[in-house]
Amino acid sequence: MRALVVMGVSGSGKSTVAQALCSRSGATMIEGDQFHPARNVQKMQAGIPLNDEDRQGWLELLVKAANERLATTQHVVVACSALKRSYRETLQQGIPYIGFVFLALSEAEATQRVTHRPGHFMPASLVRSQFDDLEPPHDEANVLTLSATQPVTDIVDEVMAWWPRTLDTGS
Ligand SMILES: Nc1ncnc2c1ncn2[C@@H]1O[C@H](COP(=O)(O)OP(=O)(O)OP(=O)(O)O)[C@@H](O)[C@H]1O
Ligand SMILES: O=C(O)[C@H](O)[C@@H](O)[C@H](O)[C@H](O)CO
Repeated sequence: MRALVVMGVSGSGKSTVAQALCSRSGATMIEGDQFHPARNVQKMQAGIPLNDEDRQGWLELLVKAANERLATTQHVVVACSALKRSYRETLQQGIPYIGFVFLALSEAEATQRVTHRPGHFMPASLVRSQFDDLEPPHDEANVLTLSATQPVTDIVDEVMAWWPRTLDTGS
């Protein structure tokens, strides 16, 4: 599979794990946070959760960015919350040969991390709403679910052991 989406709630470690995966695999990183329109960031900063409409345009930008990168690079890793099944379907329909790594952790753990993370626009008060929106990807194809509280190197080891990167089948 040529594209891997590292997904989960805020604080689950998407950016950290996606970066480490790119270092290990040579894949190109796409940081979902950087594709939010300014109004989405302003909303989150103001403590207002994004809704489906806010996220739709953002997901379309991510699809476009992933396809642009895949024209010149073999593999991409996208850090994107992809909380709902419909969001994952949008990504799946737009990006060929895609898989998902779901970083699972409790609300208390996510809140703890977001509270102590410096210099980020996401307030800890929004973590609850992230869990309200989260539809864990049970029974969906091409998903690896991992505990987000393991050391990052262990997470990357597990992803690398699972990730089929075959070129000819695109799987
Ligand atoms: N496996 C881990 N063990 C311990 N701390 C971690 C781990 N993964 C990430 N962290 C820490 O948790 C915090 C959140 O990580 P990160 O910013 O990567 O999460 P995120 O899912 O990308 O969040 P957001 O969606 O809000 O951008 C950071 O301070 C990071 O250093
Ligand atoms: O779908 C969402 O609600 C957003 O993508 C959030 O998850 C934030 O972007 C991220 O968590 C903050 O960095």
